[in-house]
Amino acid sequence: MHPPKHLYDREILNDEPFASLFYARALTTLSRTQEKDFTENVVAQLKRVEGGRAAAKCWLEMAFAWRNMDHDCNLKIFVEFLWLLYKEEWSGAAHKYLESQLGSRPDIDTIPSHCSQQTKKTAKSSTRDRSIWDNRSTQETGEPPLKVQRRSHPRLPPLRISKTSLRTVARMSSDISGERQNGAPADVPHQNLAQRVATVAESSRRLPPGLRFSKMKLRVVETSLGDEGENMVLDLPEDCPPIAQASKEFVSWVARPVQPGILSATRINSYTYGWPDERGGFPPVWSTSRQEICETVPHFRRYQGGVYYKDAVAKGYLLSGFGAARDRFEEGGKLIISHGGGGKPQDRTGKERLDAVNQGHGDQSVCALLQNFEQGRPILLLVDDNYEHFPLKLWSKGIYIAVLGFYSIVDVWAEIQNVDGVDVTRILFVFQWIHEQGEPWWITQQPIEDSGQPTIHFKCNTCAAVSPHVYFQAWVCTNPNCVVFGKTPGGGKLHGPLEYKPEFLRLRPERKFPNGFDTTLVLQPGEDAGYVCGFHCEDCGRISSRFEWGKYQCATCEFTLPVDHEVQLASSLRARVSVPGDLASQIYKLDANSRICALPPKKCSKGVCLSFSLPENCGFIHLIRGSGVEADGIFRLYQEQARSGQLTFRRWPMKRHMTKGQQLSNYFSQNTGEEYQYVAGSGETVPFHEAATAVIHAREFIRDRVKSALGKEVPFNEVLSVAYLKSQSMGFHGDDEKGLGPVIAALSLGAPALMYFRETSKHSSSHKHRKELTLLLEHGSVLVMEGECFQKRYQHTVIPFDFRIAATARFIGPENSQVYKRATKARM
Ligand SMILES: O=C(O)CCC(=O)C(=O)O
Repeated sequence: MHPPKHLYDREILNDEPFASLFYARALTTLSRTQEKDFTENVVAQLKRVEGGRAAAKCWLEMAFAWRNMDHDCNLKIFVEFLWLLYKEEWSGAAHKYLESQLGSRPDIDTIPSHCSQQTKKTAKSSTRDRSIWDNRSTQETGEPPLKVQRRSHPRLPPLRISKTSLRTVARMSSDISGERQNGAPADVPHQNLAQRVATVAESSRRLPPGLRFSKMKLRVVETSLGDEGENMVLDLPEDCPPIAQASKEFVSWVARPVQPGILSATRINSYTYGWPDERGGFPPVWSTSRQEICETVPHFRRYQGGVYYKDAVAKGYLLSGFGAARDRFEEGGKLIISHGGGGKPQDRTGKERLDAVNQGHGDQSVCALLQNFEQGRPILLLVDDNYEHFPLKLWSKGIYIAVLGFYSIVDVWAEIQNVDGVDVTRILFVFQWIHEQGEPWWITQQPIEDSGQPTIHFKCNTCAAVSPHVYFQAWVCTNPNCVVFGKTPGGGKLHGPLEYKPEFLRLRPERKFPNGFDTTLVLQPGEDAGYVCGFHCEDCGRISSRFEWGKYQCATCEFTLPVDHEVQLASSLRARVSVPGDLASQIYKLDANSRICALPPKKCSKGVCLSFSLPENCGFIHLIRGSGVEADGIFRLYQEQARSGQLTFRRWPMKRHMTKGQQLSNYFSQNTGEEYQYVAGSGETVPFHEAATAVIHAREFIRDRVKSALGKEVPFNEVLSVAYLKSQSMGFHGDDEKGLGPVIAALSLGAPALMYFRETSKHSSSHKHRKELTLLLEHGSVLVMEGECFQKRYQHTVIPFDFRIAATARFIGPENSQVYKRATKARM
């Protein structure tokens, strides 16, 4: 999105907040009043239009960030900036735009001094980022980005916001800002704030906790308003210790009024951030989809949700949107506070967020994180492009998820937070960077400073639990099960917006990896080879899903690595997997409430057939078991032809899935005969006369077994061959595409697999998701599903124990036959 091209045609401004801006300007010019009145005029006008409150707040921020408005070009940039903020969808983009515009100007020094040095650097050099921004605008609107045009505007009086008007603006800002309203204007004392901070800073005895370097004379050089409060930039004298020199001329502090008469002043981040110099400026490990990460990063294999845990221990944690109010990214990201997943769960469709819920010991991800805390087990942190606290814009490089590194959980506490008007208990975790990894890749410069003071913990007199001293206001018990939870030792409740105690946001003593901890970031081809379907490119850091059977390929720099699959024998595969005892002997298991009935086994010329009848004459399931010797040759042929490329197994994009970015099918497949519109698309279907002989033999084998067991010839005209590597599977689905014949039969080759059947929720609301029948599919067995309404009513899933190939044969009737459709079309 970017402002309309006709932004400067005054007629269109009537229904935009800019109309108010120009109107206020005109009023001010006419009345020749002071800038304070001008500010008030603008705010009053902006507040009158829809969305104007937000715009007014933005305007105030902007007014402070950039005080001189006496330049037409400046005004244009400002108006565009305001437009982007007003639209509210891309506040990050708006700031980026502002930086790039300022950076392109020769008078770069007009960047407000509270913008970091890094920002200036980026603004000066970031032509690449600018073009990304420009392209983005073009893509989103279809219009070319707006070029700077000099139009003749009535000359404005210069806008100068002096420190004396700060108070007025602070009051107006607190009126506008919903968060800080609380019925009354924020507790900004009605005297010169700048003066006040300087006084506080100069006197060590009256210094609030957290304000260091107190003995030095500090001078306030700049004051501005931000979302967090009033930002004070304090000038340090030349003879001050190394920190001031290291961070050039100044150190920034955030001073917040906590109660009337008390200011809390904390150092704001003096780290600088940037993309690494290596790998073409990309992070060490990143991806454009969640699947790529889950397939390759062993510490994060969760397709949904933010916490990946296994055996009740958390292994990976994704920082994403929907943060909680007290989430923080401190000490350059070496100390991160996050709310431990949960909070606002998604509904089953993944589209809507349900009401906020209490987090507690019933929440498995919270329990797992607590285990990590108690056992001192590190956890891998990842960040996605939605996480607002991360200082770099991942999307600007097309990154969806980047791996940060390993952290240790150093503190945990519970507190009540108000989420959408509902009070909920949130469990918050403090993650600290493990220093043995070196410096985080996103920090380009860090302050030289003394190490942080340890957080002080106290024991609660009532419950004896130890709680950290989290809040600036007072220590409270943070055990949600204690009767004085959230209260001070005297039983008092904390009022007003809670502030962190500054020490709490400091790094604790350095953390190390425990002995024997597995620090593998990405699996390499060859390690755990059955599973690795993603490939980490060391040249650019990107993880790409492997989609071809024969090679890994980096989707960014196209580096390729061949994969050589050795031919495997079914007998060796069978020998190395352990099938649960009851299934190994009985082959099937019926749920106690299942309405599927097992029929007496029948001998046929090729083996034994186990049959099951489905309720209400819906159909039958047959499992034809044979010796498997005949199937050995087909299994070998499949592997050899896939290796030589005669048969092109690959993974196809899924038509429906719930994760962001493209998602490929879990397994590799190849379709022969008629086109089959299954869940992962039909891909490059090969006609039977061009098919690999493995497929031809598989179809013959299936026809033969079906005829011997069911006594009928089925004219199968399609075979879907699927190859599953270790840990791959096919999820629940029904083969319910239109025009499929009533008999579907699948040959199993290689490692055994479990097949489950369940009724669709449409047909069984009470037994939803219950697995009614479990079958063991062995090498050489043929599974037949028979019945007109079978697939609409029942779903199946297949979970192999190890490397396995299945060939499923169907009859695709004229209603769904592409050959038939093409022929009919040609006739018309
Ligand atoms: O892997 C199998 O045995 C069956 C595959 C399947 O369910 C299908 O192709 O629809």
